[in-house]
Amino acid sequence: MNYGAEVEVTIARVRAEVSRLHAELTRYELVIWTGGNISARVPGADLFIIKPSGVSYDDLAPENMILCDFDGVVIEATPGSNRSPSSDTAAHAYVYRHMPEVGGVVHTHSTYATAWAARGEAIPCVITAMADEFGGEIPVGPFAIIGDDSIGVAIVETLTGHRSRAVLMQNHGVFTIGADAKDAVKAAVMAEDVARTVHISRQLGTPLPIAPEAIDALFDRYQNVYGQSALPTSRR
Ligand SMILES: O=C(CO)[C@@H](O)[C@H](O)COP(=O)(O)O
Repeated sequence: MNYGAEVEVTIARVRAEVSRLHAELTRYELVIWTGGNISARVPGADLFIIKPSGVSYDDLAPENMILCDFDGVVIEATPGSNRSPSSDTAAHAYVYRHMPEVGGVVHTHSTYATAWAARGEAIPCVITAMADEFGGEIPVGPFAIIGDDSIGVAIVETLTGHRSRAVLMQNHGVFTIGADAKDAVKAAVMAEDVARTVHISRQLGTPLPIAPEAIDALFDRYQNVYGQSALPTSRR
């Protein structure tokens, strides 16, 4: 299969990016062993790149990232196509089909966020970092079976119209979406950070709520003013 020079160059770039970003999941200690996964949309084509299933993070490389269509079907005779794609491929594909603004999807079992998910409780917005990044609580999605598009359906249903780019899938872990894969990785890093802080706050007493107007103002400032104005938030 040849998609033409321009798309082939883009596929190569996305392969390298998805491979490289997996190192961020281990750097921030969001995954252990072969858990978790990242995918990225291929701009300009109905395709995405995702990691192979159950392969050591040390062995992930651009050439073993897997190219899939939006039904989650592996594109034959492309690099990496001899391996099985991530268990969550159908879920990621469902997100790309139904959320055209999403360019990247990340899944982790990061400890504190998954502890909240195991209890089926949304993380309340009680620290400014949450208001900044998520614009409110991090919601909970339902328990969903792994392997088909059930998780994707739940991600889309929970996050559509929600400011949060992270959802805690009940009894499972965290799924995040982003404008691109790096943005989704950032959401996964931040979700774990706030899950830990709010958990510790709960151990110390009762966290104080932030007024909805203040959450709105913080979210607006962080999304539109914070950092270097020449760059979109995902690249700052
Ligand atoms: O929990 C799940 C399945 O949702 C995954 O995180 C696995 O732990 C890793 O699966 P692969 O992406 O390696 O198939």
